[in-house]
Order: sequence, then C-alpha cells, then structure tokens
Amino acid sequence: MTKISCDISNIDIGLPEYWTYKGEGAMNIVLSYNGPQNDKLDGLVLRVKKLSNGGSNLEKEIELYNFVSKVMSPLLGDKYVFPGIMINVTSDFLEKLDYLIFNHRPTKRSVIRLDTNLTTAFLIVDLTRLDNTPTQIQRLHNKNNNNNNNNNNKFSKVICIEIKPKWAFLPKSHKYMNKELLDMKLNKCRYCMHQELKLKEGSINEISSYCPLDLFSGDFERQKQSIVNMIHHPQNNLKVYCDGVLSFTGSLGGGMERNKSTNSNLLSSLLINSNIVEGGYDNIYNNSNKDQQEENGEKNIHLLSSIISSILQRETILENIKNAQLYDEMDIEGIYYLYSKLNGGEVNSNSSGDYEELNKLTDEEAKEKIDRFMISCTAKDCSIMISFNVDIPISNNNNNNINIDTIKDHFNFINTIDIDDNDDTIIIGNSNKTTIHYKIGVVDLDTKKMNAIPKYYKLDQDIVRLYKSNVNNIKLCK
Ligand SMILES: O=P(O)(O)O[C@@H]1[C@@H](OP(=O)(O)O)[C@H](OP(=O)(O)O)[C@H](O)[C@H](OP(=O)(O)O)[C@H]1OP(=O)(O)O
Ligand SMILES: Nc1ncnc2c1ncn2[C@@H]1O[C@H](COP(=O)(O)OP(=O)(O)OP(=O)(O)O)[C@@H](O)[C@H]1O
Repeated sequence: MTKISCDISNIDIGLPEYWTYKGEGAMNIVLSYNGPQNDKLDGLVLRVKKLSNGGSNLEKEIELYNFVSKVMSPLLGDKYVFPGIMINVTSDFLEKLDYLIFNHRPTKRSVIRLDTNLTTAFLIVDLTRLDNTPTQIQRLHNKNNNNNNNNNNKFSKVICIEIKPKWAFLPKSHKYMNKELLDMKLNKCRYCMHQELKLKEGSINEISSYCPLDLFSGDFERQKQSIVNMIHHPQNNLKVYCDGVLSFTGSLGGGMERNKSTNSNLLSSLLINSNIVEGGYDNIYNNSNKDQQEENGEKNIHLLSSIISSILQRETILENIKNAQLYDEMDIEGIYYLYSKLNGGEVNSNSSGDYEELNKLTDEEAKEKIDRFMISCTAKDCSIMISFNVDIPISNNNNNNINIDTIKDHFNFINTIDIDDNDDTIIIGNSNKTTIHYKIGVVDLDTKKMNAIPKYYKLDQDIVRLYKSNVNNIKLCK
C-alpha cells in the first residue's frame, strides 16, 4: 500500500448534509458519507476536530498526521493503520455541520462544539465497513486516477467491534521504583488496579472482569474469555457498530448502564438482526423462558468472542500494539524523574528509590527515553476496530463449546485487505465452511503530551496506593 505525503487535498466533499454523525471521542467527531454516489467519498469517514483547551492549528494537525503515518504506522503495521488524507474545508461548511449534528451527539459531549476556525480535516477509510478495499484506498491516494470503480455491496450486514485493550504488560522492576508499592505493581496489571479507583470516583459502578493480560496472552481460550468479560462490562473498552451505526457501548462510552445479562442479551439480538447468528425459534421467540433466553444470549456472546479471537489469532495486531507499549521501559516512576530533572523541577521526593541508573543518563539519552515513553502512551490508549460478516448465519447449537479446532473445521477467514477488487473467485471461499470476511484498523493514535507526565505519575501512585490499601485477597494478573 502506498503511503501518502502530507499534501492538503482540495477534494470536493459536498454539502454538510451529506455527512452523518457516527461517533466521537474527547477530541474529534467522526462522520460517514451518505450523499449521492461518489467514488471519491463512498466508504470514507470525515474526522473533524472539536474545540480544545490548547487550541488546534495547522502545524499541530500536520504533526499529528506525521506521527500517525511515520511513527505509529511502521510500528503497528501499515496493514492496520489508515492515516487517510488531510483536506481543506471551509469554516462555513464546519459551522453548518456543527449545527446539523448537534442533536445527534451525546448530551454530555455536545457542550464542546466543532473547531470551526481549523479549516482542515481528515478523510479516512470507514473501518466499520468491508466494501472499501485496497483499490478504493489506492484511488483515494491517487488524485489523478479517474477510473470508474463500481462500489459494490458484496459485504453487507457488517458487525464492527471496537476494542480499547489498554495496558498489555506488567512493568519490570527498577531500583528507583517506590519499594512500598513495588510488589503490587509487579503483580497486578494497571487496568485491573485502575478499576478500584474508577469505582471509588464513581465513574463505574462495578469492577470489570476483563483483564488486558488475558487478551494479549496469545492463548485462544483466555483471549475468548477476556472478550466475553468485556461484553459483560463494556465501560469505555467496547463499542459495536451494526452496518456502520453505533449500536452497543458501555456507560463510560456514552451508553446506558446495564447489568451483565442485559448486555449479553442486547448484543446477542444485534448478532441475530445482523444475520451473524441464525434467528431460530429458540433464539428469537422463546422469550417467555428467561433462563433459556439468557442461555441463548451467552451462547451467542461466546460465538462472537470466538470469532474475534480467531481473527486476532490470525493477525499480528495485538503483538504489534504490545511491542509499541513496551517502549515504556523505565516505568512512569523513572520517566517522571527524568522529566523533572530535565525541566528543573522537584524530583520524586516521596519515593524510596535509588536513582543511580537514571543519573547516569545524558540529557540526550533521557530525552530519547521520554520520547519512547510517549509513543508507548499512544499505544496504551488506542482502539482496534474489527469489522466482519458471514456468508451464512451461524447456528448457535454448540457455541459454548467452540474451541480453536472447531473454528478451523467450520470457518474460513479472509482479510478483505488481501482481496483484489476484481477477483470474485477468492471471496466465494470454501463452500463447506462458513466464510468470514473481516478488516482490522487501529484508531485514536494521537500524540500524547509530554507535559502530562506529572499527571501520569500522580495517577500511577494513586492507583497503586488505593489498590494496596483496599484489596485484601489479591488475584494476581499474569
Ligand atoms: O490514563 P488512562 O489510562 O486513564 O487513559 C485515559 C483514558 O481513560 P481510561 O482509563 O481508558 O478510561 C481516557 O478515556 P476516556 O476519555 O475517559 O474515555 C482518554 O482516552 C485519555 O486520553 P487523553 O489524555 O484524553 O488523550 C487517557 O489518558 P492517557 O493516559 O492516555 O493520556
Ligand atoms: N476510520 C474510522 N472508521 C470508522 N469509525 C471511526 C474511524 N475513526 C474513528 N472512528 C469512530 O469514531 C470514534 C472517535 O474517533 P477518535 O478515536 O478518532 O476520536 P478521539 O476524539 O481522538 O478519541 P479519544 O477521546 O479516545 O481520544 C472512535 O471511537 C470510533 O468509534
């Protein structure tokens, strides 16, 4: 795949009315193209910036684009990172868009409006769809190519699971680390400990059973169970899009507060409606029997988790994210010390550490360590979007017993990024098996700010201290 330079394109993106609100994070709003058929825009999303404290400008946007395409893409793999193209937009377009989408936005988010003074935006492949294949991406990157390409609808009824996996590893021990908290930090993962603080602060009302170390373990069963756990407690770690529409998310992601079985049942019915799972009599109509309904819901959740785990097993995305996260070599305790020293601030006074190892580093080496740490911060907070569909709805008879062997026997997986647009034979797949087409992309690869290091240090110490003081029976993460 050819990577594009940071030229700013003047592509005509039509009227604001052609763009439908899709979702947003703290910094950006994402919209999908829903205007008249247009080979240049079909299958793409527009990512526009919201107003932010520090304010945005063109220089920052170019820096961000270069970070995604030149730093994160080589690390995570250009197969998984789609930086898109930077385009010019008018303030007028943004003002109208801001007005049109206002009522579609979650109330708590809509107080922050679009930054209508920043007249650039990004056009990116819509990762919730499967019908924007390499040819289409290439066409987007090749401004002079006017070839007509009939945008096909071969891949309908697409489910997209967006996972924010968080921290994949336990830190290594260093002499400068706070001895009082060291044992805890080396044995319990950051995500699981952070749950206690979130509970105390009221941002969640139940501790999640999801542990990132299971997802990153490489073991099919652990991975599968970690996705089931995430479905039970989606928080802000899981979103599900059905045919491009956000249909399931946790309370932290802007969704409703639900219990475990309601989460399973809701997602299960989305799988049936999306033709992923067969909607047999028991699966749809046997609602009078609550136990049966719950059992079916759980079976469907296990099926979904098995499919996602199998896709992840075929790809290197989790490994690549973990390797980028491991750029955190000194732990925030070491990084905070180096940052404070470089910036003439007070160094860690409440820690019992030995700083000899850090004091040996030159300023240049210290800066390099901090730069690498900042890359790891991006990798710790990114999300993976996995879109897939099936050619024939799957029967849910034995779905609780799915293992890696039954998956191999019954399913045929094809990454759509490997398909040539004109090659119809390959997409038919093996007729004895259910064919699953999928696509993977990583989003939210923004740079993290170095001046957040003191905040990161404080959060780290607060998380571990609270966990140590609160929890008696520690179940270790491994
Ligand atoms: O520090 P963490 O681990 O809590 O991560 C923050 C996320 O919280 P989480 O724990 O995933 O609920 C947090 O997620 P929410 O906005 O709370 O959904 C942000 O992603 C935040 O990034 P930024 O600082 O706004 O660029 C994230 O902050 P960074 O640490 O990535 O800067
Ligand atoms: N290329 C894409 N295709 C489809 N949906 C996307 C794409 N990029 C982002 N999204 C959706 O839009 C949401 C917000 O996008 P993004 O993560 O870029 O915003 P953000 O403001 O940077 O997020 P955060 O608050 O996590 O920093 C994502 O969580 C995802 O659901």
